[in-house]
Amino acid sequence: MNEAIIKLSAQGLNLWFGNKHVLKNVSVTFPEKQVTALIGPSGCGKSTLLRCFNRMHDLSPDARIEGKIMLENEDLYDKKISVTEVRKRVGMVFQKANPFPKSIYENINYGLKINDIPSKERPAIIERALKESYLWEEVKDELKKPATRMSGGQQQRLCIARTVALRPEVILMDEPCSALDPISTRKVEELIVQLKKQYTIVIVTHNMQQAQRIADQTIFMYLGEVVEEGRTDDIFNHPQKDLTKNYVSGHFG
Ligand SMILES: Nc1ncnc2c1ncn2[C@@H]1O[C@H](COP(=O)(O)OP(=O)(O)OP(=O)(O)O)[C@@H](O)[C@H]1O
Repeated sequence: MNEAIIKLSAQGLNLWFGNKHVLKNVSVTFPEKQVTALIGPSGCGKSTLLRCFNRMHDLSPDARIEGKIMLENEDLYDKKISVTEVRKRVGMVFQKANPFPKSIYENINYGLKINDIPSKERPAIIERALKESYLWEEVKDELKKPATRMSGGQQQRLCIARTVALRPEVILMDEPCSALDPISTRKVEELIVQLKKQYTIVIVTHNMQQAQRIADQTIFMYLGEVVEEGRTDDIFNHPQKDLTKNYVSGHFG
């Protein structure tokens, strides 16, 4: 990770919800075209941190943020960058698949439309996104079928297709497999490993095996602070801090 380009970073990030100090002086880096897992016990601030990276807190009136978030050398909170542009460059996949109540095709087409992609270019982009998400073979003959009739795992891969269709630079994933069975989970994990060839990925997970299977780098958080970050193998097998050791060995959390 040392030689890799740093695609995304937070520097001295603090976040409060009202009086509650939820992120405390967080400084982290995310190497380009690698998967970084955010781990830590419930409530330590993983999702809150993830959401800072595509300005999901902009609409929360009680959230106050200090510090910097840089996408390469651009400040994502600079007033000159619109939220729409940030979210195009930094896509997000949520815990529960959330397809629109429309056809499989329209689920991807919609994002292209609102981002002003010319209609003649869209069919090829939709096909590419479905191929990149390992869904094309399963759905190519039923693109008009309502997305809500797909299996949970397929719906989650459709949400990933919707995100990659816009060619983001970073993909944020908030426990994308927590509602999936083991087979669908494996498919999404394989997909994530493929996607990192093109995208920088940050994933929140409670699943320690998952972090070890797919993440190049792991960040362990506790009570709003980063305790330790490093190569996944080091965090799990040679942690520097007792707190990390106790967490990854299942003593709490
Ligand atoms: N919109 C909000 N308003 C007030 N407090 C919030 C809000 N969102 C999160 N919190 C609080 O911030 C803290 C961090 O929550 P967060 O969801 O980021 O933790 P997490 O590590 O992702 O937890 P989990 O693993 O359970 O999802 C928690 O104490 C939570 O109650």
